[in-house]
Amino acid sequence: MQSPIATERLLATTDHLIRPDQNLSDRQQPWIHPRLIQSVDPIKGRQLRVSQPVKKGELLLVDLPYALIPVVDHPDQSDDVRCSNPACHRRVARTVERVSCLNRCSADVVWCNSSCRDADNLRHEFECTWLKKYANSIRSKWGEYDFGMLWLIVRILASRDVEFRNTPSSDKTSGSKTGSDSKPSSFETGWNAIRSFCGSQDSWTHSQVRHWTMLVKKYLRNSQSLPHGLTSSEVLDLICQEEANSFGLYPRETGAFPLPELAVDRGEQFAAGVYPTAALANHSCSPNIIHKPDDQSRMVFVASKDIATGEECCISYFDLSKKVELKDRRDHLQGSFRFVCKCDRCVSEEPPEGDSLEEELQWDEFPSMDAF
Ligand SMILES: C[S@@+](CC[C@H](N)C(=O)[O-])C[C@H]1O[C@@H](n2cnc3c(N)ncnc32)[C@H](O)[C@@H]1O
Repeated sequence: MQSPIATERLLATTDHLIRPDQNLSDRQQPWIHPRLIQSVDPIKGRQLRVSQPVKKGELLLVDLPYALIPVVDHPDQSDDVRCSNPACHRRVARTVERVSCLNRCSADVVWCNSSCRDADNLRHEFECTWLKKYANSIRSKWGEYDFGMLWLIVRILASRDVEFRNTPSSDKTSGSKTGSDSKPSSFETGWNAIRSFCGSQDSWTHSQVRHWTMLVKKYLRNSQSLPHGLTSSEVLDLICQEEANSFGLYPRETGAFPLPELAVDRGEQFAAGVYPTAALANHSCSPNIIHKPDDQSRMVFVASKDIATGEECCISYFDLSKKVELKDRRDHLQGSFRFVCKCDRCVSEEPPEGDSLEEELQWDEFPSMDAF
């Protein structure tokens, strides 16, 4: 069985797999392994596969967040806040001379230094008034989770705004493409990738639809302080997509399997983000990829097993050491991600059909006599 230290080292020793001309430091484009491809599964939808074998330990993907928010309780006392500048997103410890917004819009918004703040001016301007107006009231009325969901949407819209300003109008529908050393055609980038995310209101209960519709109308309407030009229904769809596709960022990797004898948990969540290419990875309860953010909050995928030609590349959406039994795993995925897990491990652990029918009959109400 793999020890936790061995898995830590797996991520720490992948640098040699990157060719020198693909040096990752300060790279502002995703890096995609040339054998990583996209296809479609009839049950799970889009998926990542390999076109040829990949060895355990190989780096498969380094993806940049389209939008990222910090998730810390007391930003002014935390060492885990990330620089708001998307070109940096490094950890800014409280001992460092971090700078805040001159408008004092939110304590969660910090930059490493004034150069990072200046470089991020255009993007931050989009969210600044909104944060100042609503951050405190949303938090106190609706709680941290709802605030985080709404703020991440605002940051997605801010990135979209910057992208559109930097893209000639004829290119806006096709969006920007990845660099020449990345997969040119099969992987969407930027807003086009976000727009193609899965997720729909059908997976919500009526009360969830009512709740999020109310929040969109109250806080995310197209307005002078949030000029996005989308309808409320389009923003609601975006929230569904965000829910189905966003990543929590933790200091240690997720997805070591089989579970190490001495399982180390992945630590405290410090951010949440959306990643255009990483979001294509489906979940498996016996994944072949481990994932972890690097020091610039880019999402890094590494093969944790040898992967054969055509095999699907899956991550785990949660800490597998916390949920071992089939029912716990499926309940968690259903509750947090709104799908029934159909990974190989879950399917192989499903009770024989007769058993599940018996179980259903115990709980389902018998039809009323009036029906006969
Ligand atoms: C982050 S997206 C992954 C990419 C997605 N398949 C797509 O088409 O864009 C998560 C969604 O993929 C599907 N999915 C992922 N893992 C799955 C699994 N193990 N079993 C069934 N569906 C899965 C679910 O619909 C889920 O909401």
